[in-house]
Amino acid sequence: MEGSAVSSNEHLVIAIDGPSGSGKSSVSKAVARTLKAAYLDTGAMYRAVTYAVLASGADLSDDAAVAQAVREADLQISTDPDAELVVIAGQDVTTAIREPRITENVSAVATNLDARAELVRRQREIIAAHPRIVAEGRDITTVVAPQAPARILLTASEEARMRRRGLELGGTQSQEQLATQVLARDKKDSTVVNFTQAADGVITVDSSDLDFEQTVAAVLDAAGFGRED
Ligand SMILES: Nc1ncnc2c1ncn2[C@@H]1O[C@H](COP(=O)(O)OP(=O)(O)O)[C@@H](O)[C@H]1O
Ligand SMILES: Nc1ccn([C@H]2C[C@H](O)[C@@H](COP(=O)(O)OP(=O)(O)O)O2)c(=O)n1
Repeated sequence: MEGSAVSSNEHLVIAIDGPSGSGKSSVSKAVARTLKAAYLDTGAMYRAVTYAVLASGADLSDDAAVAQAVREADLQISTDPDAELVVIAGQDVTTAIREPRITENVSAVATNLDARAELVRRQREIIAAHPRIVAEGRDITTVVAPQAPARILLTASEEARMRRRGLELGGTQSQEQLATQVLARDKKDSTVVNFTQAADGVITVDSSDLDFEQTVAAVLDAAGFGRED
């Protein structure tokens, strides 16, 4: 880790954005483990507050009610890359936030600008509380932590992203279902944040033709922690 672009006493923030299935969560966790850093899954925060909004009975088409439920959400999230834990109002919702009913409704919350402002505020607090952290999502490089010393856009072709999601779900989903879960959600989400083109100073890592280990190495390299051999 010598010769890194990030000096040792600097607040180490690695910001990673990208579309669904590009490998953000799995690759960011591996990068955090390698660097002995914390890990923040901001997508899990959007999923968790969506769980809270649904539990509150708020009408998803009522922007003010959704924003209010998000501001009131009692959310805790683990930043340990080896211990995934998401808690809403004292209840462990780590598994529940991955269910289709959340995936289908999360964009309604993620496209609410007041809800986003609240989550961006909480995400900045979590990032500030950790001396070393890898944070991933859709707007980390541009909105949440635009001053991060390392900013990366992780991309992959539509085919690769749908194939990976399909494998992850054990081959249970048709091409049409995968397209809805991956491509249609990205389309909705990209109405409020741009995660398809790298902003100035953001390095793009295209993982379409890389395997998992190669992608982790490419992200470490882009963050200034390449192996010196
Ligand atoms: N470079 C890669 N090559 C092959 N599979 C990958 C690669 N990166 C990630 N994966 C796999 O693809 C799936 C989706 O990755 P995930 O990290 O959940 O993506 P995201 O968080 O961007 O939606 C996971 O099963 C993961 O192990
Ligand atoms: N910083 C972020 C992170 C996630 N989101 C939104 C976009 C996604 O539809 C949901 C869920 O994100 P998540 O990363 O879990 O999505 P994937 O299922 O990994 O593709 O949250 C966002 O708008 N901004």
